[in-house]
Amino acid sequence: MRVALIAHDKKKPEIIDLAKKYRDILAKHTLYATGTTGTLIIGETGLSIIRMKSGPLGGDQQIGSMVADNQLDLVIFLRDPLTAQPHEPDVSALLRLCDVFSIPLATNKTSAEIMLKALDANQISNKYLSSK
Ligand SMILES: O=C(CO)COP(=O)(O)O
Repeated sequence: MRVALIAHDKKKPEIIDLAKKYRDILAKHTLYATGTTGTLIIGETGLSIIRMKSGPLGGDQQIGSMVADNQLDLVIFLRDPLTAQPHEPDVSALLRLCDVFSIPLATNKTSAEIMLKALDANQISNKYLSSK
């Protein structure tokens, strides 16, 4: 499966904890991330991750483009709901595209843990996409 990992700055400690806790599961999949998130996770876990641009510099849009092109199966995006983001339109566009294409999307650590367990149990598929 192809998994995208993204976190806003105040959520980066959470995504690092998540990546450490679920490292063995994540290592079985193809991982993508926005720039800074990817760099931090690679540094902390040694996971192999394909890095896009940093979120505010177009990374969210690159991930959104992958969603639209059926190149992702799961998006974990730990959003900071309490801090205004300069690239809020990009954030909204990515979330919207996940809904347009029925891509599983976790926006907080609890839902992310459920998704990663489902991923490990082979319960995530792109059947919705393939039927379009
Ligand atoms: O801003 C982001 C998501 O909107 C994340 O980008 P970085 O991983 O580059 O910090």
